[in-house]
Amino acid sequence: MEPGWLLWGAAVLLLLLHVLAELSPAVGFVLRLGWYCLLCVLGSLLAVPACLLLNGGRTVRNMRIIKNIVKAFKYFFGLKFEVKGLENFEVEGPAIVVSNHQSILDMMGLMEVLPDNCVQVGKKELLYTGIVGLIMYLGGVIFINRKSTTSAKMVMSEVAKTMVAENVKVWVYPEGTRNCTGDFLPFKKGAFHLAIQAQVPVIPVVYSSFTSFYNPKTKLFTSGKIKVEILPPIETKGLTSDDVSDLTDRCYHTMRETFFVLSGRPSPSEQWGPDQPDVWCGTALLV
Ligand SMILES: CCCCCCCC/C=C\CCCCCCCC(=O)SCCNC(=O)CCNC(=O)[C@H](O)C(C)(C)COP(=O)(O)OP(=O)(O)OC[C@H]1O[C@@H](n2cnc3c(N)ncnc32)[C@H](O)[C@@H]1OP(=O)(O)O
Ligand SMILES: CCCCCCCCCCCCCC(=O)OC[C@@H](O)COP(=O)(O)O
Repeated sequence: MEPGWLLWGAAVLLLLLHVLAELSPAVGFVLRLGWYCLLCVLGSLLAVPACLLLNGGRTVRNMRIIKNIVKAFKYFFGLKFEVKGLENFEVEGPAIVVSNHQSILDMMGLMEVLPDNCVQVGKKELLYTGIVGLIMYLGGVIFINRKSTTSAKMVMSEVAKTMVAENVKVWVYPEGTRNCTGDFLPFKKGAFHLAIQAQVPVIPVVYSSFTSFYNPKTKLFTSGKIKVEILPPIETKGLTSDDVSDLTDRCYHTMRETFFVLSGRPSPSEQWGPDQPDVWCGTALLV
């Protein structure tokens, strides 16, 4: 077939998909999310050779390459980020970054602000997403088995040692799973054990609620603005394992308050997590 016809075919297909997306929100949602996954695959196809050629293998230096590619994704979805407090990342040496986790789209928000020398903790299932898993591996993502607390704790303890030796920051989603309910889930304690074991500061990062432009339940996915705030580091020097719960509580409350301010919503009565946790995405791999 002639290239001219192929181009025409592609243009007509795109137009058709666009019309379909406009007519049905559900179709639009699936198409946009599919397009996001495709972008991740295409981005990885570009990033894998670049990482291997420039850095030779699994290293946090690859995160720079990944970050620069992913930062272009937002333009395809009409997403805008408004970032405050980037200077709070400028701490000497390693740290634990904790942030709220609403969706797989968070990966864009993550790369928008990611400091140098910072790797994330992710569920091991992500390794099985083909080339996307490979790029995460090459970027230095630490994979944990959430189904086994013992093995997850062992991996995290090892990380406490290496992050200091290798001067890297570690980004953890302390809710432990995606949560698009417009509130926080209770925080798991791994990140805070890690910070105290390594005696490094915790830097909280908060993303405003996605619910106004993204909601998998109602099949909503439009353009939108996300406010991001990097809060001042919380020191852990001198704290012991007895202080883990207090540190967890403190971060939870500060971040939750900031979340409601950034989302322009009044804070519901102070409580530990939502009344009825509604974790719509607990078991699926991606959506
Ligand atoms: C170029 C284009 C490319 C496109 C493609 C993109 C590529 C982009 C590249 C890169 C981006 C990568 C993005 C990745 C994003 C991934 C996100 C996720 O996958 S989020 C899910 C996984 N993450 C977590 O789950 C962490 C948070 N979880 C924890 O920290 C937990 O605490 C965990 C897993 C360690 C344990 O889980 P428990 O469910 O058993 O939770 P508990 O209740 O906290 O722990 C049980 C008991 O153990 C103690 N414990 C926990 N950790 C401990 C420790 N280290 N030492 C001692 N005790 C500990 C606790 O204190 C608790 O005990 P007491 O209840 O207090 O008595
Ligand atoms: C099979 C080929 C398709 C691959 C396309 C995958 C593209 C999406 C990659 C985005 C990475 C974002 C990582 C992420 O956000 O993972 C979800 C986990 O944090 C939490 O998992 P869960 O809510 O507990 O299931």
